[in-house]
Amino acid sequence: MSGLLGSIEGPQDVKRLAVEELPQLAGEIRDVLVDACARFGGHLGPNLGVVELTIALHRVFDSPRDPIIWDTGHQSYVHKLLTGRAAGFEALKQEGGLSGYPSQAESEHDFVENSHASTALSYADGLAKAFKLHRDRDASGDAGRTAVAVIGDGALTGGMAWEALNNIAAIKDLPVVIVVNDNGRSYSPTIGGLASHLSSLRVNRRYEDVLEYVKDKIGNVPVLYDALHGFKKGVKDVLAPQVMFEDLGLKYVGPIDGHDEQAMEAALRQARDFRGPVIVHALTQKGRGYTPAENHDEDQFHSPGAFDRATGAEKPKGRIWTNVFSEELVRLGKERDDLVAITAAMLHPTGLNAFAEAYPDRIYDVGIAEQHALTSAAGLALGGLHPIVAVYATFLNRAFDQLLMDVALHRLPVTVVLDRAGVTGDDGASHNGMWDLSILQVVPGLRVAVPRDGDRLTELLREAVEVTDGPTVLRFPKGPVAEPIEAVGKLGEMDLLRAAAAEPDVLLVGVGPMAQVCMDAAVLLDAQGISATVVDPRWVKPLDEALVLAAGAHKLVAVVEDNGRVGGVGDAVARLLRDADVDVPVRTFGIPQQFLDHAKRAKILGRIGLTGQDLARQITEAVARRSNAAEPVRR
Ligand SMILES: Cc1ncc(C[n+]2csc(CCOP(=O)(O)OP(=O)(O)O)c2C)c(N)n1
Ligand SMILES: CC(=O)[C@@H](O)[C@H](O)COP(=O)(O)O
Ligand SMILES: [Mg+2]
Repeated sequence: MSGLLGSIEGPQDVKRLAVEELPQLAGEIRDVLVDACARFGGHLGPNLGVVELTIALHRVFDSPRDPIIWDTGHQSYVHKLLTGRAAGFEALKQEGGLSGYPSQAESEHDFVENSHASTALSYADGLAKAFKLHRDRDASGDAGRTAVAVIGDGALTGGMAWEALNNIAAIKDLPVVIVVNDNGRSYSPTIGGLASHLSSLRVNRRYEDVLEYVKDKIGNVPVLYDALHGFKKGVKDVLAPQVMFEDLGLKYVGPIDGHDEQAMEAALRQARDFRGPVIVHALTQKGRGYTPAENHDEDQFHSPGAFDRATGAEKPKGRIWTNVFSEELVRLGKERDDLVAITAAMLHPTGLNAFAEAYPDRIYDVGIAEQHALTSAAGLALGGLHPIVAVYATFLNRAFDQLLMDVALHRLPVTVVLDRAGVTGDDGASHNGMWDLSILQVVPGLRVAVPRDGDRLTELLREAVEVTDGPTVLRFPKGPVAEPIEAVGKLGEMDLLRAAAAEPDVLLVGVGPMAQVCMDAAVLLDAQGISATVVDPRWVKPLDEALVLAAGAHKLVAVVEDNGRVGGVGDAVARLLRDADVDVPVRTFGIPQQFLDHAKRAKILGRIGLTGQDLARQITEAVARRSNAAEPVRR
């Protein structure tokens, strides 16, 4: 790496630069960001927006003594460049390369690897309480460490952030600095009363009383009244955030131009030296410095795939699962005016944008607030509607209790659509949708469907919205939609995809897109003289009782799912057969219950054995073990 960036091994080198050199450093950083994201895809927009802010942070604070916590972590590329990892951008988000999120294994400067939003302030609260305890016990008078959290305006719409603020504001000498990176957007413009009034939220009652008093005195002299109203609006716009946060007991500094590095440094120094909880409100621009990102009308290059650097044109993704869901929901919306939809700040990525365009009064963007989304959906259902809540599978974890106790307990007709289910890959461990089929097993009255291809997604979505006595869940993976596999018959309500030869050996239960893996394995097993039946349950909860009969006619059952193995569909099948006293061994194939390092989805599926070849090999070995065990011991 040449230029100033090439001389930076860590924050001490950033501090040593002269102020006049900083614009050049910022320019070099933007070049690396655009190049790396053009090659590999990545969170270009968010990172272009925090270049000056991150430089200022590392010149004012002393990372890692003063930990910097990046909420969601997708905007930590600049932080990585300034902490000695510039070379890593040659393999950004690639297997074995630099993670797209903070990584403790990569650097002592990285603390939080979880990409789930709205957590940074809680980490900062805990860290600051620890620093305060050490500081208060230390007689040396050392000012101690400061916890720094950087949170976006989108992440600030998450409830956890306000739980943390409520706690942080209660301790006047808590050594914490919160930088609100306000670019006015999540993917799309950040919504909600809070977000839209972040720059003019609530005005102090006393101020309103004074205005009322003055208005009474001047009566209805129009020109004076208009002037007063203009004055009120102007003051409200400037004072409101300060009033809001200071009403909470937090010192407020801002709003600051987040692209004016020296102004940011001054504000951060003021905050650091305050020695108590401080909010620094930085106004930034997502995609700053790369015209195609700045002008991008959908999400300002929030997380593009690889693109042409010169034009910003993304490489075509082809038809993905999300497209099938998006189109079918629009058709359903025309047939059913009781269908409404909810997004948690991800209108486009979940495909709800088409429904929103078609039915603008039937879409609700609740911000990054999945818990609220589920319970608000319960309210909509109690109000006689049928809500569709579309979230990424991994983010459902956050709203499990709401699904269980606010929706299922009341047997409400809510349909949850989980996109990015299964291995997502290059967004790292916290983005894989590998827990939903396990945690959903324990929800009474909830039904779960897993389509194997686009046609089944259409069918199952239609069946789901017809259910009126409880919640339904549909889940499908990231990326290109699977080629259709037509059934050759039925086993109960399940689709029979392949009938075994007369003497069937193995029953392969393919969950969703894993049906193709089973079909591939069945062909390879034939060559080993092992005949396999392949069935797609379609609805995996509750399981179809026909599975009991089918299993009893085979020597081995193998269940294959793109979910964690523990407590998934495979375990549910084993329990079903055990309860029915069907003595046929069940092998479960899925994602190992581990946090998986980032890599492309296909690479990870290959690494964990979810391929036809691996499945065939493992089943052949299992059949061989059983036949050896059954052979009489030769004397
Ligand atoms: C709990 C949760 N829900 C949804 C997401 C998906 N997501 C990733 S970044 C993002 C927008 C974040 O907006 P903001 O905090 O303003 O950061 P910016 O990208 O604007 O810098 C969302 C919704 C997430 N990471 N976590
Ligand atoms: C950080 C975050 O949660 C999202 O931006 C996510 O990285 C996007 O994932 P997709 O690219 O699969 O939409
Ligand atoms: Mg934002």
